[in-house]
Order: sequence, then structure tokens, then C-alpha cells
Amino acid sequence: MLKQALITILKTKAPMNLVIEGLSKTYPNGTQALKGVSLEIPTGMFGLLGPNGAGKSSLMRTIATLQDADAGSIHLGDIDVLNEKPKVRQVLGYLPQEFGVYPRMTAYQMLDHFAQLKGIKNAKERKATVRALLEQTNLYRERNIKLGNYSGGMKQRFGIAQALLGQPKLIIVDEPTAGLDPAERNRFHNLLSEIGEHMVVILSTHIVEDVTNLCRHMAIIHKGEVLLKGNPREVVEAAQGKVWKKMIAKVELPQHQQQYNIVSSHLFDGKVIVKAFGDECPDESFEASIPDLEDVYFSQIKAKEEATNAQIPNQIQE
Ligand SMILES: Nc1ncnc2c1ncn2[C@@H]1O[C@H](COP(=O)(O)OP(=O)(O)OP(=O)(O)O)[C@@H](O)[C@H]1O
Repeated sequence: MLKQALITILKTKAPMNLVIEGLSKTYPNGTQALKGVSLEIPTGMFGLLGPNGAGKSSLMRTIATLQDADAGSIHLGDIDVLNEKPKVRQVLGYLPQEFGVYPRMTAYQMLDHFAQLKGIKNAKERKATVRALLEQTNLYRERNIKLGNYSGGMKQRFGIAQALLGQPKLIIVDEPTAGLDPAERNRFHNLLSEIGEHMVVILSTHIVEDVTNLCRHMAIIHKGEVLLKGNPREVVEAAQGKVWKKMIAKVELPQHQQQYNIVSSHLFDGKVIVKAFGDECPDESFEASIPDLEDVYFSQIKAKEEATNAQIPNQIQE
């Protein structure tokens, strides 16, 4: 019975792609949060990577039918997301950035309540579904603990359990691992990757490691624009021979930032390792470094920042 319920939860008919085309959004205060975003997101884990304020939540909320766009389209399979909101809500599981729970209810009571709201009326079916989800998210043993006493990681796993109710075809998780300790993060990663085998899972995050570890496809977004998209491994391969590193004293950092295209700096053993990005080795004081996704991410963000800053004087002249 339990196994059957789990299979039912995870079963999807045909794989569904999420296709976003030319999506734009400007808030009433004039902030342009999305500027013509286009993405094709297949079944599996998709990482949407960007710093704070990049536009990730705006995009997630629009896909989750919680806010409207000014222009563009979103299709999930044959569902027109912007114009068929009730249909989307039937196949959507959403774990928002701020996920509120009733602290005095136990996980079991709350999930049972959510299951009723999702329309699972049959008590026997609901019991099996709730149990299967608590098992899957590794919370069954803690099912009778009040949610107010859950740790951050347990709350996030509970958030996934509620998002999985109703056999979703699309799961959206917004910044889910912020604030989790390494063990909890690891557990959460395992859970997400298991789910990602069966449906479209969009993971919005500013934590590069989450995307490296989990995602088959990704995009980097900043200032409302998609800067790069692809497979994380291929994206990193394309940066081979372009990352250069050097160890310096802390006091030398400002001068290096001025002189070279430094994309990141990490403290190491009381010193600083700086990394520069470029086709040529900056000079003989640098050595070649094996690139990783963080190098690519920082170089993209920096290039975008510089391009935006370079535009400002032109705008003033006009
Ligand atoms: N309701 C709103 N009204 C006005 N501006 C908004 C609103 N929501 C977001 N913004 C602005 O839109 C831009 C994108 O914000 P968004 O929350 O989508 O980014 P984010 O990548 O999710 O960042 P964070 O991780 O900090 O939430 C930011 O400049 C933000 O200040």
C-alpha cells in the first residue's frame, strides 16, 4: 500500500518541458525585474543561479501563477501558464522562500490538512499519501512533533512533502538551502535529486555548490537577464584555460582588483587567493587554475556589472 502510494506520488505521464519566452516584468516603482527572459527547462533538476535581487523570485512567482508578467509567455507542456492558472495550480508544487507553518500543529496534522485542501477527500487514501510523503522526506519518525520545534532542515523537508502533494509535474523551490547546516543540506540535496528524476524541478539559489551537485541544466540570471545557460559540466569545460590564480597578502588585494580582471578572492591560511578570468595569463605572477562553476558564475556576474556601469555615462549623455 505504502509503496503503491509512493509510486502514485511520483508517477508522471509524459515528460513535460517548461518553455519560457521573452518574459518581462516591471514593478510599479519602475524596477525592471525581468527583461525578456527565455529558457527551456526539461524534466530533471534545473538550477537558476543568481545573486540577491537578480530576478529569481520574480520569475519563480510568475511561473507559480502568483504574479503576472507584462510580456512574454510560459508553457508547461500544453498548458499556457499565464492564461490557465487553475490548470497550472493542479500540477504545481511550490516551496517559497518564506514558508510559513502553524507552529502548534504536528507535521502529520499539517500535511493531512494540506492534503484535504488539495482535494484528497478519501480518508484512507489521504492517510497512505501523508505517510508515504513523510517516509520519503525522512520525517515519519518525527511526524508527531510540533512544527514549531522542527529544525531548519526538517522544516524544509516538510516544505517538500507538502509541495509533492497532488502528483505535481512541476516543483519550484526558492532558495531552499539558505541557512541549513552541511548535513541538513546534504539530506535535502538527496531528496531533491530523487524527485528530479520524475518531474521538472526548478531550484532557485545563489549557492553555486547546490547547482554543481544537483543540476543537469542551469542558467545564470542577473539584473533580470539570462547571462548564460547550459549543462554545468559543459559550462565549466568551456572555461578551461581561462582561469588564473595567485596567492597574495591581504593588503595587496585592492591593487590587484584595479590592475587585473579579478573575479573572486578567497582567504586561505591568512593570505588571499585571487582568481582572474581571461583568455591570456595576466602575467608571470599568475598560474593556470582548473575552472569550477563558481569561477564561471563570478566572471559572468562581474562582466554584467561592468557592462551595466559602462552604460550609465552614455545614458547621462543622451
Ligand atoms: N513587489 C516588488 N515591488 C518592487 N520591486 C520589487 C518587488 N519584488 C522584487 N522587487 C525588485 O525586483 C528585483 C528582483 O527581485 P527578486 O526578488 O525577483 O530577486 P531575487 O533574485 O529573488 O533576489 P532575492 O534572493 O534577494 O529575493 C530586485 O531589485 C527587487 O528589489
